[in-house]
Amino acid sequence: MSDMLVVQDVSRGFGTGEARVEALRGVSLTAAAGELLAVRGRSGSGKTTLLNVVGGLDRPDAGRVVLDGADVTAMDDDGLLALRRGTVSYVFQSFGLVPILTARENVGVPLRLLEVDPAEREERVAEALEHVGLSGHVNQRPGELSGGQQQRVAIARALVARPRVLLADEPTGQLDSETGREIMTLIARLASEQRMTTLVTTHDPALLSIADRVLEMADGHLAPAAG
Ligand SMILES: Nc1ncnc2c1ncn2[C@@H]1O[C@H](COP(=O)(O)OP(=O)(O)OP(=O)(O)O)[C@@H](O)[C@H]1O
Repeated sequence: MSDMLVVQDVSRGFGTGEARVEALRGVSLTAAAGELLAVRGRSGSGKTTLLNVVGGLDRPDAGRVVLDGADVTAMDDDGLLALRRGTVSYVFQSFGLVPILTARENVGVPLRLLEVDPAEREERVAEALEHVGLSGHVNQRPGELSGGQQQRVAIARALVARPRVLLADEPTGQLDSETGREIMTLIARLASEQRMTTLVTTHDPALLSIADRVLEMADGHLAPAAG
């Protein structure tokens, strides 16, 4: 099976002189379609930087990222924009929903950007909200939903454009442990059903058992987690 995601010897640093921080130091990794990888590591070890480089939100100083056969590191800004609208989706710790839009409208945003026609859009939005168990809350705004429900909306929004790769940065960080476990289980189920390659960063040891593989980031280096 060919790899959906290939990260080859990627380095990324910030700042200059004494303030220079090497966030990624020669990181390599491959993941197959449908694989769920968890990345753990202390605060500041480089996890977010890795997700940003993989998703084309940031460019590495050296190395290569290949997603679904396309070299992300060689893309111009238009290519990266298309990548972020189609191939890759993000879920953030802070949900990132638009407060004045309802759940249905929030989930519809990626399809509006892709100029999907309204009838198909409505259908796909309803389906995505149903997948995350929120069919009864489509007209509520984020402020009227619990944290777990807001994260479900964010997951529906991330999946509605049918990405090949899902990047989730501490998706359970603002949730209690029970809700966090539900959200991780949901991500794992959807990743498997939709054969999405999924990279999740988390500090929560209880959540790591759901992943196919656990990797450990330490001081900019990535390695299989011990134990
Ligand atoms: N835009 C930036 N400018 C300067 N330094 C940065 C920037 N982004 C990240 N860094 C530094 O790079 C290192 C890695 O940061 P990163 O956010 O990737 O860590 P992390 O493992 O995701 O941490 P956390 O678990 O706290 O989110 C840190 O030392 C951080 O201060």
